[in-house]
Parts: sequence; C-alpha cells; structure tokens
Amino acid sequence: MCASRIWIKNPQAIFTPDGVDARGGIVIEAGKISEVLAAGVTPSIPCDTNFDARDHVVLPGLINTHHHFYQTLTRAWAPVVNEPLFPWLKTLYPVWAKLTPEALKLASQVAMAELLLSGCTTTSDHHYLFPEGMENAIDVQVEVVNSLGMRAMLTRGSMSLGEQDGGLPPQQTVQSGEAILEDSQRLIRRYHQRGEGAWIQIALAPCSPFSVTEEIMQESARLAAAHDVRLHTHLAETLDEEAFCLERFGLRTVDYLEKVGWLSDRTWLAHGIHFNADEIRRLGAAGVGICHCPVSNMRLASGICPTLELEEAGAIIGLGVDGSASNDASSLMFETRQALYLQRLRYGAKRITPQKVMSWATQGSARLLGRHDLGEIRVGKQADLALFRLDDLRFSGSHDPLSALILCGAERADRVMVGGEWRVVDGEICGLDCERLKVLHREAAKQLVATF
Ligand SMILES: Nc1nc2[nH]c(O)nc2c(=O)[nH]1
Repeated sequence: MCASRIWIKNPQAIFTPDGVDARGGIVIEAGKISEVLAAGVTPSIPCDTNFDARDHVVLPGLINTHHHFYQTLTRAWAPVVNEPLFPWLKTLYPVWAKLTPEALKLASQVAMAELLLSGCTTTSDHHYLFPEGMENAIDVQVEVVNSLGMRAMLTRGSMSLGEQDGGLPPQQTVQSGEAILEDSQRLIRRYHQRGEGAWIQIALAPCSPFSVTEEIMQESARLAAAHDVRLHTHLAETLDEEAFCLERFGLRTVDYLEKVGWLSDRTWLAHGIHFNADEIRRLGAAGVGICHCPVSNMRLASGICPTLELEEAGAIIGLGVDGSASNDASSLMFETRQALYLQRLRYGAKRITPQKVMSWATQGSARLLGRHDLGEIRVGKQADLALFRLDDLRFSGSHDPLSALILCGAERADRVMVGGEWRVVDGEICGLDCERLKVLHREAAKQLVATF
C-alpha cells in the first residue's frame, strides 16, 4: 500500500553519496525522494505515514547488471561443478536447449525473488536462448517483472554462430540474423520505456565473440543507436575467449569490439578481465561500463577484473551476480561482499572499502544501465530502497553499521521499496508464495536435466 507521502525516519544508519547527513531520514512522495533530512530535522510538510527505521540500515536499492535467470534451473549441476568456461558451456548448452516457457517463468521468478530479498530493486537479465518454442522468452520475463514490481533491463540476447560455422554453441541453439534483429525491434517497440522512473527497458545483447557472428554485433550496434537503447555482451572473460578472437578475427577482444562499433558509452560488458594497459585506456576513454562478477569469476577460475585501473581510465564499474550456473546464488549483497574480498587481493585493504563496493552495487550499476534516476539516496531520485536489520546473531558485537552489513554477511533485507511501494515487508515478498514457487521450480529443474 503506497501512502502519498511517507517519512522513513531516524534510520540507524543511511548510505548517502559523499556521506551527506541523512540521520533525520527521508521523505518519499509520488515514488521519488522529495527530502533528505539531517539529524534532528523534520519534514517540511506533514506526512501521511511514518516508518520508524531506528532498527534499520537504509541503502539505495542495489542494482544487478548481469544475470541469466534461466540458469537457476542448473545450479550446482554435478557434470560442470569443476569446469572452466568453455567446457562448462559446451556441457550445458544442450541442457539449456530444452528450456520451456513455463520453466523460464519459474526460473525468472526464483532469480528475481532472491535478488529482491537481497535488497536489489533493479536487475538486468541476459537471455540468449531462443530454441524452438521459446520465441517469446522476453515476453515471459516481462510478465514476471511486472508481477514482482521490480525494475528491469531485459536484454535481448542472441547466438548466431553455431558449431558448424566455427562457433561454440550447438546448432539447435542458434538463430538466424534476421530472426534476431526482427525480434529485437519488436521488443524495443513493445516494451522499452524511456525517461525517469522507467520500469522495463530493453537492451541488445549478442552473447559473446564465440557465439555470434560479426554481422550481428555490427547490426545490433546500428539498431541500438537507431532506437537509443543500450548494448551488452560478455567480453574478455577468459583466455580461451581471447585465443578464439585471435584465431577467428585476428584481433584481441577490444580491437574486435572497436571493429564492430561497440567501443562506446552505450556499451556495458560482463566480466572484463583480460585487458592490457592500452585496452584499459581505450575502454576508459570511450566510457564503457564493466560489470564485475566476482563469484562467477572465482567459480569458473576466469581471473580478476582490473576494476581500479579501469575506473582510473574513465570506465564505469558496476556489479552483477552472473547466471546461477556459475555463481550459484542470486544475492547481490553476497556479491558485494565477495567483490570486497576479491578486489582486496588485487589492490589491498585500504583501497577497497565497504563504501567503495557499495557504490559499485548502487551508483556504478545505475550508470552501467544508463539510469541517472536510480542508485542514490538524493532528492529527485526514485524511491528504491533496501532496509536491513542488524539484530541477527551474525551481527552481534558489530559496530560500524555499513561495514557490518558487508563484513558480517547480511543475507536478507527486512524491507525493500521500489518506486515508493513496499515490495518486501518483514523479510517476505509481498504477494509471492515462495513455498509453492520452490516446489514448482525444483520439479522443473529436475525435469530439465532428467535425460542428461
Ligand atoms: N559466465 C558466463 N559466460 C558466458 N559466456 C557466454 O557466451 N555465455 C555465458 C554464460 O552463460 N555465463
């Protein structure tokens, strides 16, 4: 139930840009933040509802910039538990080729529910599987997004380079260029919302250098510019991929990116690990976004994203949980914690702070998705918030609240608000029967792998 003006008052702690004093809380009106109050200050106009946040740490809603929702059906699947990217993909493609619309719906519900409970209010998904019968995959996802009341950047993924043409995926998982581009245009026209407060947006997302043709990369860039939508792909995730690019295109990954017209601030890349100094300079100069996926990169032993060098060069860093076959959790809070630990191994403890990783998961991720209206607690931004309590055993004895969330490993938001509406209350998603969802999803997962 959305009151017309709500005061979230006296937070135990609140994460604001540059540490602006917001200890008096925030006022929300018409789905946006209308006032940020310093300690002791009260709203300028009386509010219809007050929410006492004295037991809560208040964060901007977290933003997930890379996922493959369908992969929740193949978590911890024994044949690939110990495989790196290429054999992992080759083993999983035939399983994923059996995906059905009903299974995708359940998988998307599970992934988004998990994200929401971890304090995430906006998510991206990279869906690149459209075998026979799955032509309406993105339409299925739109329904789920609407039913859960999250914001989403649904990317129209694609694969067009099958095994018989030298690509990695089997032939039954690839589509023709015409089918991909036609559906991309249909989805943009039908679902892409523009401007502040958009709930659903569409981006174009050819899958990776080893699964799409050069033409699809070029045509997608043209289409994205014509419709002013964003571009997304996997790049520089593994050394296998680098070797593939050198062999097939005679180019390193960033040279290939430039050749196909993607070296621009319209683009955000998943992973972005294997770059040399000159490539980092060029990515930064172009304002490319990089989605760091620490857990997946550790699980697949892909490498460590050079986040600080990229940022120093001008690139933007955000966070993503990646698909659930390589994570295998969809918790953005957990991912933020892992980003802190993995990046400390590269840059040391002093440079990678809880504030730093939290800013990647909020402001940085918002910028990757081109969302200037999200990711911060600031007047005029959308009222997307995550509220955590610190009364679990795991926090007992902790001191600094923001550090406690990250270091003690916060698992579940107590309350989540999206566009001024509560979507999670007392740790439960409003209107979702999680128990029933788990039963159906487990059964769908069992059936998907049954013949392998
Ligand atoms: N981590 C992942 N990397 C990928 N590359 C690619 O082509 N597909 C995937 C994927 O599903 N996960």
